[in-house]
Amino acid sequence: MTLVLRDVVKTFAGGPVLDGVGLELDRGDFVCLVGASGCGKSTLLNLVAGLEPVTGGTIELDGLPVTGPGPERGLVFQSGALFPYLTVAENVGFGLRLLPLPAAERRRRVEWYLSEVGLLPLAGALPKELSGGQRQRVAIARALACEPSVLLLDEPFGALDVQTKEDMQVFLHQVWQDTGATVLMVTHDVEEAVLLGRRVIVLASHPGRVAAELPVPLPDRRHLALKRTPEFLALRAEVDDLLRGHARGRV
Ligand SMILES: Nc1ncnc2c1ncn2[C@@H]1O[C@H](COP(=O)(O)OP(=O)(O)OP(=O)(O)O)[C@@H](O)[C@H]1O
Repeated sequence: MTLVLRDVVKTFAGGPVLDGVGLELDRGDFVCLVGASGCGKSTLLNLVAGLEPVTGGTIELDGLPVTGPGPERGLVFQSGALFPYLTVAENVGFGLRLLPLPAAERRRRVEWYLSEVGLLPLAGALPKELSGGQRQRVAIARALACEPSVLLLDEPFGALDVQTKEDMQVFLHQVWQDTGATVLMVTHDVEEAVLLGRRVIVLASHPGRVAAELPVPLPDRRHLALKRTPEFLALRAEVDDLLRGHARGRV
């Protein structure tokens, strides 16, 4: 599934937030969006998710305009936003209730995605019994269970400690390879963006627009040791410089 944004504009009462954003994701792509706080990253993701209408321009999935949320787009927020009174398995199965699937297929998917995220033994637990990383795994499994062709992630690991975050980065990379989903991920973390993205998009602020797009020519199988390689460090520095340059008004 290809996702194409053309000249996207979003204006709130306070003024324009995004102005003329263009972006194209091919099937199986992994694109990370970085940018200063308030530049409109989450707004852009919400537009793609169909939670907000665009003010101008178009967003198309396989040539069809996005006019609202749909099961082909799975969304994961920083907080995970699990239903506290539902078990892990019920949380994962929640979105499936809206799909015309036989009960046996629903059960199969809940089991399959819980095992993909390594949480089958905790199927009957409540969210409060889980660690932060486990909760994010459930949120990702819940999004994956609908088998979306596009996974939209808004700072999914932003609230986790460094160690858990690294585990989750490796995990997400594996899920991406296993499922072939197209991923659009918002992150504050430049290291994370370079480690996971095939491309990193730098958004400029006031109003938000694409300031730069960097391909990440690292091997497709990413692992944490890559972070210490000269290629990785150079890419990371390049994105840092773009962000800093922008903050000084040079981009
Ligand atoms: N529903 C809304 N109504 C009015 N203004 C909004 C709304 N949503 C976002 N904004 C404004 O749009 C701007 C961009 O917000 P957004 O959350 O998209 O930025 P961001 O880049 O994701 O920020 P951060 O990195 O801090 O999460 C902000 O000034 C915010 O106040």
